[in-house]
Amino acid sequence: MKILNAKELAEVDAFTMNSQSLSDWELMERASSRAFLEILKKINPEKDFVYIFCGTSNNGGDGLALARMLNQKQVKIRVFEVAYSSSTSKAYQKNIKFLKENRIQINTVQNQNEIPDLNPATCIIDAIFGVGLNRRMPGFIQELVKKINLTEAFKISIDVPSGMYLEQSIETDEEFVISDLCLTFQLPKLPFLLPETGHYVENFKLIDIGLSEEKIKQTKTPYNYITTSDVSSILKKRAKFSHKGSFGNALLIGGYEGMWGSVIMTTQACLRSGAGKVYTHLDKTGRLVLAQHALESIYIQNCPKALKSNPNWNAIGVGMGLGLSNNAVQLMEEVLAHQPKRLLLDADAINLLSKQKNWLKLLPKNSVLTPHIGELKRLVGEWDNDFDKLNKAKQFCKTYQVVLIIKGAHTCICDGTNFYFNSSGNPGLAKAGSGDVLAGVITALLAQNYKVLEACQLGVYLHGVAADLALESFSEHSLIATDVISYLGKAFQLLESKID
Ligand SMILES: NC(=O)C1=CN([C@@H]2O[C@H](COP(=O)(O)OP(=O)(O)OC[C@H]3O[C@@H](n4cnc5c(N)ncnc54)[C@H](OP(=O)(O)O)[C@@H]3O)[C@@H](O)[C@H]2O)[C@@H](O)CC1
Ligand SMILES: Nc1ncnc2c1ncn2[C@@H]1O[C@H](COP(=O)(O)OP(=O)(O)O)[C@@H](O)[C@H]1O
Ligand SMILES: [K+]
Repeated sequence: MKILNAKELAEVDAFTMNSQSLSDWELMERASSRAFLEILKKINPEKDFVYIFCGTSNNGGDGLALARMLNQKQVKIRVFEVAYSSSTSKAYQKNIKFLKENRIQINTVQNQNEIPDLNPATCIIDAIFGVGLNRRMPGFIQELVKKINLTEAFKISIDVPSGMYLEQSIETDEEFVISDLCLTFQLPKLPFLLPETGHYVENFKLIDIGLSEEKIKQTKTPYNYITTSDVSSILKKRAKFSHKGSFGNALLIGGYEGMWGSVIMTTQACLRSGAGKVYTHLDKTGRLVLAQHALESIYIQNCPKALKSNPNWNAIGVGMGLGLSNNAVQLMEEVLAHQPKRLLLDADAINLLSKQKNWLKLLPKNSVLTPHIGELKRLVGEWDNDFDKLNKAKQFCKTYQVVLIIKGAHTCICDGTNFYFNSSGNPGLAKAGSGDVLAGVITALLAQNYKVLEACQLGVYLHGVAADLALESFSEHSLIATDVISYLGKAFQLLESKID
């Protein structure tokens, strides 16, 4: 699924109206009536008192249409025109006319003194600015938003929380609506997926308004959102006459300094993700634990020898609980000298790279690095804001010709040109060990010869889906990494059921 900016969305809207012979009011009516159905699920039409704040452009037009629909349902409402401009859109004017015909009072707010008492409201609909905000909101709207945020009312933002920009960060002294629910039209918006702003839009719902799929497909954007339909086409059926040699040899290296568990979980996840043969090198003190927890894997005692004697590892995953000792440094040197076809670097492998930046040039092309935010900082340096972070990540990928998987909620994959944000997963994953599992899933997919970017998208998505499915038995509090491994099978089943 694509993530578009305001200009691209306006082009898609225009194309849709043209190709479906719709006026802008009709498209707005479609959008508002679908948002209305969602609002009805959240309010008590008999009891709630709904305040609707409408800007003077199309987002405000949506708000006015919602006011009419709520009024028709006999919901108690108050409508406020937040008059930031005297020029209004045509669809907006038509909706104003309808409200007047229905004798619905429209209150105007155009300065700080006109901000109403919000205490009576039990629900507030925020339709002040949508995707079109392109500069700081006027001072009186900042004050209004501040007040909205202070109320106990349930807050629903239409399309975008007012005050949030699609492609730039918000200054610390700027306000934006912190809503309980954001009903966003058709496609997700970039700030919802970035931690600084996304933290305030935890609950967004995509409302399908029938925008032209053809036009969306044609629109070029670096930003993408990974959904089931994007990845189900990537997963390959296992051929009837295939054998273990068809699915690659994966070598996993880590598990020192008492951190055997790390690489053993990677091993289990790799075994559960389809690799033909999984070999594991860890500190020899952990070999019996490996044997107990991953009977199907093959223990490699002498890693340098294994690297030298076999030039044909299909994929190598290194770093999970590797530590930063001299031994770890030596192992990394051996791996880099081996120049594996497919290489994934996680955890301490990334920390070692950050210490020895001259190694970056030695990384085989298309190596996959899976840093969490702390590890990313060590690699690319500090950033000013999330947009700067994306730029730095992109530059890093371009310079070293690698793929970065920036882990967290809505994990982001960057290949130096495009970004892919994950839609699956939950905060139950925010525990040590989850990343080791992800490394195992992706290394298995790399070993099976999936294209690097496809292996990353598929792996990240499956890992999140497994965690989501695991919530049927566990809670976000109780979920642990090994539970995620045990649900990988169900996650694969879900995608396998979609292969034609
Ligand atoms: N047919 C459609 O397209 C559909 C659209 N839909 C809805 O419309 C929304 C997009 O509509 P929109 O483009 O009118 O943008 P919106 O955010 O309402 O207003 C921004 C306007 O304000 C202005 N402006 C910007 N910043 C400002 C500032 N700080 N202070 C003062 N003014 C400022 C800026 O104009 P400018 O002054 O820059 O010329 C711009 O005109 C979308 O989010 C969705 O809710 C749906 O109904 C589906 C069908
Ligand atoms: N709040 C969250 N929502 C969804 N996924 C999360 C969240 N927090 C962490 N994750 C996922 O959990 C994993 C954590 O990896 P990492 O921090 O490297 O842990 P470790 O290396 O200790 O196993 C990543 O895949 C990340 O995307
Ligand atoms: K809004």
